[in-house]
Formats: sequence, C-alpha cells, structure tokens
Amino acid sequence: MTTPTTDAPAVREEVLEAVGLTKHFPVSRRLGSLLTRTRPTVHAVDDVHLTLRRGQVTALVGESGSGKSTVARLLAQLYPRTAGTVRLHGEPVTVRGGRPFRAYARRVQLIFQDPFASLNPVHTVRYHLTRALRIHGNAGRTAADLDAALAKLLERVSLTPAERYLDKFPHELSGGQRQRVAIARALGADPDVLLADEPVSMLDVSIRLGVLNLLRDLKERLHLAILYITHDIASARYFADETLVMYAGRLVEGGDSETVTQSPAHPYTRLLIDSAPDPDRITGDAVAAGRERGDGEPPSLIRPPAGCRFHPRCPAAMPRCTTDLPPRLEVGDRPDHWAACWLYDPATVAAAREVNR
Ligand SMILES: Nc1ncnc2c1ncn2[C@@H]1O[C@H](COP(=O)(O)OP(=O)(O)OP(=O)(O)O)[C@@H](O)[C@H]1O
Repeated sequence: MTTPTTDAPAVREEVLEAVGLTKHFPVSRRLGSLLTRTRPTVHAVDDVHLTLRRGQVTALVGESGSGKSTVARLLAQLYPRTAGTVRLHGEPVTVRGGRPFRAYARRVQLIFQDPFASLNPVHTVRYHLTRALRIHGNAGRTAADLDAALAKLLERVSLTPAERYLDKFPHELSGGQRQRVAIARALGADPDVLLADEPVSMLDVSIRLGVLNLLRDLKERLHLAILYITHDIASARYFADETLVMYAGRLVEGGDSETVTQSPAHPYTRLLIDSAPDPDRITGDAVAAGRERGDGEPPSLIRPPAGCRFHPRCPAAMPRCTTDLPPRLEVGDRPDHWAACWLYDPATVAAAREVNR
C-alpha cells in the first residue's frame, strides 16, 4: 500500500488571532488644534488582522513608527484596544491587570528589544528566572524541583552549565547572554506564544544570528507561535515562515516569507527590499538606507492620507489611490499572497493585460 502524499502545506493550529485590531492614541490639545471640537488622535494601528500559528514564525516588518510595537502590546494586552478582537485558542479575550492578566501572560509572553532595560540590574539571573517560574506556577514543590527547572530554562537558551550563569548580575553578561536570559524568563511561563519585539536589533551584529537561531530552535522544539517584529526585511526572509508588511498603521502585504521577500507585490515592500540590497544579510537598517536615497518620509498619523496611506510616496499611485482605501487583494502567484494595493484589483490587472497585448 502506498502512503497518500499531498503538496499542500499542512495548516497549523491557530493560537493567537487579531481581528480588526485598532489603536488610536489621544494627543494633548496643545499639540492638536484648540479650535476643533474633536480631540486629535494618533492612528497608530488600524484594522490589523493576523493569525499566529503553533510552530510558526510570523514576521511583522515596517519602518520606525509604523505601529509594530503597538500591535505587540495590544496582543500582549498591555494597552486597551480602540477596536477589534484578540482571540486566544479561538476565545475572545480582553484582560486588564490582576489575575486574568497573569493567566493570559502565562500563554502569551513579550520579549523586549533591550534586554538591559528589561532585566533589573540589582537582581541575579537566578532571581529573575525563579520569579518567573513562581509567578506562573512552574517552580515545583521542592528546592530540588526549582533547581531542575532553572537548569532546564538555561539549557533551553544554551546558557550552560547553568551554575556559571545563575548567580550573575545582568551587567556581568554580554548583550546576547542578557537577551537569552530574557528569553529564558519568558519561557518560565511555559507559553504558547512569544511576541518578540525587535529581539536582536540592540545586539552586536556578530551575535544576532545566534539569537535568531535560538528562537527558531524554540519554535521547532516547543512548537511556539512567534511574532517576530523587525524593521529588517532581510532577516524576515531568513527567519520567518510568514511575513506581514506594515505601513503607517496598516498591513499592506502578506504571504509566505520567500514569496513576499523574493516577489514583493506592494510598492512599499519593494521600497523596503530595494533599500536592503544584500538579501542574505540579516542585519542593518534597511529603511534608513532608503531614506538616505531620498525615498521619502512616512506620513503624519494624526491626519493620515486618505485612500492608500502610501500614495504620497508611491511611484505607481493612480487617482483612485488618493481617495479609496484598497482592500486585501490576491496577488495571484501563490496562494495566500495578498497586497492592499489597487494594482491588484482584477479590473486594473485586466486593463493592463489589454494594453500589453
Ligand atoms: N503611548 C503613546 N501615545 C501616543 N502615541 C504613541 C504611543 N505609543 C506609540 N505612539 C505612536 O504610535 C505610532 C506607532 O508607534 P510604534 O512604536 O507602535 O511603531 P513601531 O513601528 O514599533 O516603531 P519603532 O520601530 O520605532 O519601535 C508612532 O507614531 C508613535 O509615535
């Protein structure tokens, strides 16, 4: 008997889902107009839909100020949402502190960009990890249980032998070791989801790859769902299964990482990639390079442009782009590759085909 085979990739289990996630921050009236009745707001995140799956890394890529960290904080329930739903294992969840927040944080952990700021300088590695294990009920009953749990956490992040690190203070560790301790602390909750907000951008170029490889290993061994936030689209290709591109508070393109980075559809994604000429590098600030070449500035999020928010910078902008917000449109080369861009409107595609005949 032959085993049936299929080319379709297995769809992985949904763990955390955002539907219509929106966050508008009120701005002080001194900054806004005193004459208007409505209070101005920063449209930091608008109508974001994303799904994190078990054993999969999803990259959220965009330049500084595009709303990536706000998405992570909304998913971690650190900020109240303006609109939208967050579902964990299919259940809508809204928590504000206290016991419900701790229960949520047991499943969804956030790793910050700067491990030095996120670890308390007056406490040792042992203290940080013990606290995480205890808060989340994973410290066991005896001192021996706790020692075993501490050793396991450090082993998971390749800081071995554990005794060499347990009694060190953050300043006695390298940047990469500190970030590994921050990751171990997150693992102390035994979570399903890691939200990694620029986890390597503060680290030396030479050690970034090691930390990304560690996260990939955790995804594979612990089947974690990982959101990887970065401004460096080259690293998304290397590290993420799926890539979502964010511009001025909105998602503009998504698909599997190979397709999005090798055949980008949205003019903004193309700009990001053109700004990162070496596709194999995993470091550097792609957008800063683009800015130096005069590729323009992101818009005000207090009064974002109508229509497509990228239209003032877009080399392919059409009149419609200045007035109508493009929905997610299938790009057509690969399943699940989409772009929020009128270039992929079926009518526009058909008209372009006619012209090229
Ligand atoms: N607490 C806040 N109050 C008011 N505005 C905020 C607040 N937090 C973020 N913003 C604004 O929301 C927008 C998105 O910020 P956010 O930090 O999410 O972007 P980002 O893509 O993560 O940028 P970076 O890569 O620089 O961290 C920015 O215009 C920022 O100034």
